[in-house]
Amino acid sequence: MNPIMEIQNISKQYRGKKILENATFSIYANQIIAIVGKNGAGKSTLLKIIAKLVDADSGSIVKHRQSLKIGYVPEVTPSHILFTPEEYLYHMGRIRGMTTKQLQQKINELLELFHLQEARNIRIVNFSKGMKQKVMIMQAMLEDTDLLILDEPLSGLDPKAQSDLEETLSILKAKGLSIVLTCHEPKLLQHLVDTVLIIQNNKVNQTDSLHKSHTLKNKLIFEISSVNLLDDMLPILEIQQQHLLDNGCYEVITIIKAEETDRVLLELLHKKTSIKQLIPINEKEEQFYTHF
Ligand SMILES: Nc1ncnc2c1ncn2[C@@H]1O[C@H](COP(=O)(O)OP(=O)(O)OP(=O)(O)O)[C@@H](O)[C@H]1O
Repeated sequence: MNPIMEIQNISKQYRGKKILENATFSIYANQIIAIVGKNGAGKSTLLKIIAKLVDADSGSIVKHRQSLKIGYVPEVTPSHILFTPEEYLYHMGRIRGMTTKQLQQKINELLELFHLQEARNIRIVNFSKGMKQKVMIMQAMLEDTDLLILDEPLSGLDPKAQSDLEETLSILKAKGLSIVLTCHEPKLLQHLVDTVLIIQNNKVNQTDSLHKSHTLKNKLIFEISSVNLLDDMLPILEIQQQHLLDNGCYEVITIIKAEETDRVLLELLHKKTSIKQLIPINEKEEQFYTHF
């Protein structure tokens, strides 16, 4: 996997107060990174340093592509924009030196990508919060952006708008963009992100690898005549619960590694168990919840 940017030993203080200490991580192509942490942990500060809006006190940021284009969307969405999205994006593009021709094509592409064609002539002031958030992301993507930096993109959105935006972000990732975002409620991101960085005590720690296949597990629920029959399988079964049913059998809830699943199922069938449910779970989700 190719890093597009490396953040190396970034430290930052505000008025003598340590905010970030030796933050080091890489951003890869096609990767969505979530930065999580308590209020005031330094999430926005780290985003602004990556976006080059704030200077770090020490450390460096290495871009692996000379022409790497970064789009930044701040946490606060302006709410009283009297322009339509088309007018707003046109003006924002002109300020950045884009030509009318470039903008016409790009704005059409973006309106389609974000499913806002029908709202193209409606004033932004009348949009829902989710639609306004989309317009802010669109303006960050006017130039062919490689890396999108989003500060709390899901905050204040209702569940429908959140899942709509999550879907759009997955499409952007599929189109090749990398996204770094912050989030207060990591649960919201469980289906979206590849990597979670947690800021705790000024340190940035990675809690998940990019190799998802190693983190997958399954929850398996089955019925067996006697739990003693499972003795030889205990090294590969993580038994969470077992209880006696009215029919004299035991219902057992276990967690197993994805790569062991076929072997476990085969052995259980030989022991005449009745398989009730096999549910894929992702360790990444468990990691999210244990930190908050
Ligand atoms: N320009 C600034 N000058 C002085 N202190 C600042 C400045 N910007 C941020 N801080 C302080 O740095 C700390 C980290 O702020 P930051 O906004 O990065 O945290 P955060 O994790 O994004 O918080 P939240 O989740 O509440 O948005 C806070 O104590 C904040 O008050």
